[in-house]
Amino acid sequence: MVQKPIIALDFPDRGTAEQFLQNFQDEQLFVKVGMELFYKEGSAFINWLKSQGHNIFLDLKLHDIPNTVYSAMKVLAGLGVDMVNVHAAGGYKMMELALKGLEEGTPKGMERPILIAVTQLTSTSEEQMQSEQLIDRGLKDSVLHYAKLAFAAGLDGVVCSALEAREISKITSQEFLKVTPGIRMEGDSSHDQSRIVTPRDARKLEASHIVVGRSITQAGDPLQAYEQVKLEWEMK
Ligand SMILES: O=C(O)c1cc(=O)[nH]c(=O)n1[C@@H]1O[C@H](COP(=O)(O)O)[C@@H](O)[C@H]1O
Repeated sequence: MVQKPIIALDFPDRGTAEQFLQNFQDEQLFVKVGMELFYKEGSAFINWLKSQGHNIFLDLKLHDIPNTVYSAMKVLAGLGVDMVNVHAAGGYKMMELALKGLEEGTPKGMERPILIAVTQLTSTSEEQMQSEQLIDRGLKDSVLHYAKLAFAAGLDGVVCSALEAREISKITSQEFLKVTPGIRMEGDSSHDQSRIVTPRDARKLEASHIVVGRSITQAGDPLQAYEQVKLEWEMK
């Protein structure tokens, strides 16, 4: 089944986010709540989104020592969101304990949130990775390495660019999720993203999910922009 495009609700507060969501009336969406909105509004906003029937990716990109991430995940598991993430750079042990925390923290009768790991951010270019992270390899090698590590730690998938999705499937499994931000419609500004792909190409490249922010949230007509993204994404 093709997954709905995930809309990144990168808004400063609940009022602005709710105003944006009014464009979609009763449509059930898959939305992403990131640091800005969560730090401002906390779990009350998550509960409201759930009450509206939306699926939620809580994007807090945890990256800390294994025990801290374990304890934080135990708490996040109680929020009832569908997906959460960590940075793969936190390491194998951290990812393993993140999963354990989620498993232990998920209330009885609820499903454990999907856990994915960010490989290399889609804003990172190969040149930047090599000079700033001192990784003396190609960017794809680093992404594939992190994907293998996340797979071995038992995670459900990774965040990567669609450009890397097919190769990740080959070295992990077809079912291992490839959640891909850095999505732009033809001709859109790339803003701060480096590795960008259109919805149509993301599908061809075997991404399992696309995450779309500004191409929808900053469009003159967000509903029309969403429908356009969805159409391209669902077309094979
Ligand atoms: O984990 C993420 O969601 C994420 C990882 C990544 O590598 N790149 C990336 O852009 N994101 C998020 O995806 C969204 C992309 O937004 P736009 O660039 O506006 O489409 C933002 O909310 C980012 O925080």
